[in-house]
Amino acid sequence: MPKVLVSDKLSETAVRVFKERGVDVDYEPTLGKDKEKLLSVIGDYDGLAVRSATKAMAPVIEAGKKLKVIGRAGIGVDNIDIPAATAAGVVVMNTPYGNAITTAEHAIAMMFSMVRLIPQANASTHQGKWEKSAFMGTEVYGKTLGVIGCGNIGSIVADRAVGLKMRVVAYDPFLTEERAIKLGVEKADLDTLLSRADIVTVHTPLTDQTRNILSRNNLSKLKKGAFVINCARGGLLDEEALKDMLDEGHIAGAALDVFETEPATDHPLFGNPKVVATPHLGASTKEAQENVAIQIAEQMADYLVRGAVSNSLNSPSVTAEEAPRLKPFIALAEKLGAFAGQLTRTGLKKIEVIYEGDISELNLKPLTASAVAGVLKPMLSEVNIVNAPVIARERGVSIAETVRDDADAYDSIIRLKITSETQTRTVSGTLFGGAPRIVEIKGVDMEASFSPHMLYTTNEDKPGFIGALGRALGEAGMNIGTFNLGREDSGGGAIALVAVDEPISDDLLEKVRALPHVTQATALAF
Ligand SMILES: NC(=O)C1=CN([C@@H]2O[C@H](COP(=O)(O)OP(=O)(O)OC[C@H]3O[C@@H](n4cnc5c(N)ncnc54)[C@H](O)[C@@H]3O)[C@@H](O)[C@H]2O)C=CC1
Ligand SMILES: O=C(O)C(=O)COP(=O)(O)O
Repeated sequence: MPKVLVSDKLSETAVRVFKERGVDVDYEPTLGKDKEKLLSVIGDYDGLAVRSATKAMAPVIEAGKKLKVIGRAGIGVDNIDIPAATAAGVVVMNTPYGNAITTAEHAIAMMFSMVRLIPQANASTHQGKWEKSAFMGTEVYGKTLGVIGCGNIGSIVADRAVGLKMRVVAYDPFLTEERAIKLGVEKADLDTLLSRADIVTVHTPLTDQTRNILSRNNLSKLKKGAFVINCARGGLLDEEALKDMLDEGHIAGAALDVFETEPATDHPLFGNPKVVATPHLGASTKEAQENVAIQIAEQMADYLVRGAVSNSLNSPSVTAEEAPRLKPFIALAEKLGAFAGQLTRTGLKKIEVIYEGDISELNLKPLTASAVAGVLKPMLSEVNIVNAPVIARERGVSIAETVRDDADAYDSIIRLKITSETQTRTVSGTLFGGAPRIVEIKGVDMEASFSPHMLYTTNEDKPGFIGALGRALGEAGMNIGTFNLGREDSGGGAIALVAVDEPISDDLLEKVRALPHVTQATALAF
């Protein structure tokens, strides 16, 4: 049974969902904060479920020798090293919608708290002071809200702001004009947004492109007296510049849910009467936490138990319905790849996967990735469906996918065409009774199933070869399971694919190579 570690404070409903779906689970909601402990235990787990407190960076991924999936019960994945996970073949998934409404509501709550000074007034009133004139606020009606990043959360914030009769200007390179019109927002470039906004709210992910998007320079482009909200990520905003501009009075107030360093227990902005702060509470409602915990547990269990992939940031999607249909084809693609990979000795240049017949209706991305993984596996140790396309690309191997509707004699065929520095090789296969079967090698028809140990030979089609090969195997005490032959023309090139019961020794291979008419002999393992 696969085993998952929950290392952050997810709703405990996740534990029930994992168990119901056949996954063993250790619930250790504070373990993720202890880096050393996490490193020492992660090797036991197939999956790691986190929120934002656990830093699933390269050392953790490297120590997770059995790790297959990291699940983020939430949206932001800046606490997960996705390139390192991809390189290690670990699927990374998140729950892109589960806490979006809650986070947008927090941004709106922060906006009102900030412009009406509610936390400050609350503290003062609880102290028995009645400072009615100390807390003069600002009305949002008719004001302009600048939304930087108008994706799931930004769109919900915009929608709520439109409901409050605010004008909304949005900057997002991926926001289409149609979507902007539908949302009732005006699309603008960043400079225009900054010059027009009374209140700016940022909702982009933290990436190399967005880091410091609210830089000192950009903050200085705001109108005097503007307000700033950050409920997305620390690091999007220059905190030092914000402090200076609050002190100078250029910025009237700020509402911050997130900080460059978290947990933030000591910060130059703490105690500033113009700042409203919360400890990364954007996603913290009962509803959102139930949503994301259930969803991530379902997704991770579906992957670990059934091979379904959803909401992955580094692997092609496979629905739970597709997974069982794809499974035998994934095995076929990988075995064909393994066959070709074991025969490719010189620089690999291109892998082309051709799908013919009914199979072309299926989700082909995972099949192509499996074929590529199969090809690369004999050359590299840790390669799988997740990292294979990236590894191939890094090594300058191009990947092509071709689809043809008709498939000659078979309902579905996968043809693999491998181009190396010296030659192009093809191998094709189909499913027979659900099991992978080779039907063509180098243009020669063949009928062979895969076995753990196989001998592949090419030879000139001359009398006596089959007997000589059988004798050589017999003399080595090698039991033959199946013996499959194919040839181009009588007397031309021929192929033998022999399933044997044990691994083929180098010694035996040399003997086979020395037989008359043999042009090549290779031991294959599947
Ligand atoms: N405070 C909290 O507790 C929470 C914070 N978040 C943060 O909110 C972020 C956004 O979440 P979603 O809206 O769900 O993500 P999303 O992916 O739906 O939207 C992000 C938007 O930002 C845009 N974007 C990317 N680069 C940009 C750039 N350079 N300039 C302008 N726009 C850019 C994208 O085109 C996209 O539309 C998350 O990545 C996460 O960091 C999310 C949930 C809770
Ligand atoms: O989903 C996100 O991106 C969040 O920032 C929420 O973080 P949390 O799960 O509350 O640690």
